[in-house]
Amino acid sequence: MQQEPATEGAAQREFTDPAYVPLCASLGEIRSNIDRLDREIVRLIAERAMYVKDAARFKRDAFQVSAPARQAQVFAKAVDLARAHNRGFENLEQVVEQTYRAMVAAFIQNEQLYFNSMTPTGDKNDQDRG
Ligand SMILES: C=C(O[C@@H]1C=C(C(=O)O)C=C[C@H]1O)C(=O)O
Repeated sequence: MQQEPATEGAAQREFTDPAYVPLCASLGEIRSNIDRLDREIVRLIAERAMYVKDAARFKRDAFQVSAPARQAQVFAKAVDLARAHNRGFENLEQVVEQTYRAMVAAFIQNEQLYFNSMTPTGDKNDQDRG
């Protein structure tokens, strides 16, 4: 029968790299740290969400909601930051890029829903802008 890993008790495997320094004494301690970080991450995502919502006010159509050039900038910046912050996780840049692509796609879907529900301001300079 398949069983979830025990949260207390000794390690079952070890890294072959002799320089590897374990962070925690148990899986329970690891999960407490992950839970602590998730509370921060989700708080920040919630804060980010309100700026995405506000961005809808400045868009004219679905292409502008999607803003592919800005998306590319956001993904490149996230990968650069992952590289700068990496403390020794082999594929961190890929994990961060995939995470950002999924998160931004979900944000755009919802920005589009807000956009659809909004009324134009009637800005007279609207036609002049690129
Ligand atoms: C928030 C914006 O709208 C969208 C959402 C983005 C994001 O979540 O970072 C980036 C570009 C757009 O796809 C924006 O245009 O800046």
